[in-house]
Amino acid sequence: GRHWGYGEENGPDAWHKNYPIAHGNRQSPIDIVPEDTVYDASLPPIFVSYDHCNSINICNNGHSVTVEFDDTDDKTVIRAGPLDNAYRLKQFHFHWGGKGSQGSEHTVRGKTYASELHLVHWNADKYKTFGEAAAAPDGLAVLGVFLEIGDEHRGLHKITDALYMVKFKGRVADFKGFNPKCLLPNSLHFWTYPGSLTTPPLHESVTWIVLKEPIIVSEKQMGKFRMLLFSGEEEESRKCMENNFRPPQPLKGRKVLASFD
Ligand SMILES: NS(=O)(=O)c1ccc(C(=O)NCc2cc(F)ccc2F)cc1
Ligand SMILES: [Zn+2]
Repeated sequence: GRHWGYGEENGPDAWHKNYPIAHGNRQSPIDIVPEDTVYDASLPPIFVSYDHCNSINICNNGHSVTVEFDDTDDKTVIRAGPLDNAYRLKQFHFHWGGKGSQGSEHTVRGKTYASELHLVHWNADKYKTFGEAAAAPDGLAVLGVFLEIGDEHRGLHKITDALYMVKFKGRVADFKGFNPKCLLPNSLHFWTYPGSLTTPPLHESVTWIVLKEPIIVSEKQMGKFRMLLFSGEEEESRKCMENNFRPPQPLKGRKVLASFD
């Protein structure tokens, strides 16, 4: 249909028709080639302050499943690393594949992971609303975490057990008290580069911070994401929500910095 998605007609290769920035100079995701990254010893570690964190709801927006947060004050922020300000957590969501290990958006030397978690933050020091920040070159910071298949992840259970409530596009359900700190790996070593939203409107407003260490989740847990539907309850065509990832985009001369040697 007309609206963008991940299908044959409306997928990533067609997005440029309504969103010409798709062919811009700082598009995301990218393939990260560790040998080509630059270790920057002056890059401080990222500082994740998720302690007074409170999720509000979980939502199927027809493209992914999103957990939203109260971003009316600086309760849940990331700072430091490549960032000059504190960036407030607004939501997190996932991208994933079908069977097998495709599904992540960023890749590492061509390696894809089964899924990728995006924790979306906005620069509330400089901008009044998320929408305003999302249109500014230093407006957003997204923390990317790879998900690899292995043993089950104890923190992910709360999310996969809630997915039945938002099976259909447009469904929203209460989802309070979830702290995404439990979804972070042990190491906060990261790569960082200037990029974009990986879905329309594809705004070039994201400082990407991609963690090197994946978290491990089970195939069973990933399977629960694939029970979600792209389609609404009233639609007759029931399409499983899977392969909702954009492939890597041209680097166009950008430098990828590494926080570790
Ligand atoms: N996959 S990703 O982490 O890169 C990503 C993060 C956030 C959004 C988003 O907020 N879209 C809606 C949206 C965009 C705007 F630019 C302004 C408002 C708004 F709701 C899209 C993609
Ligand atoms: Zn995303």
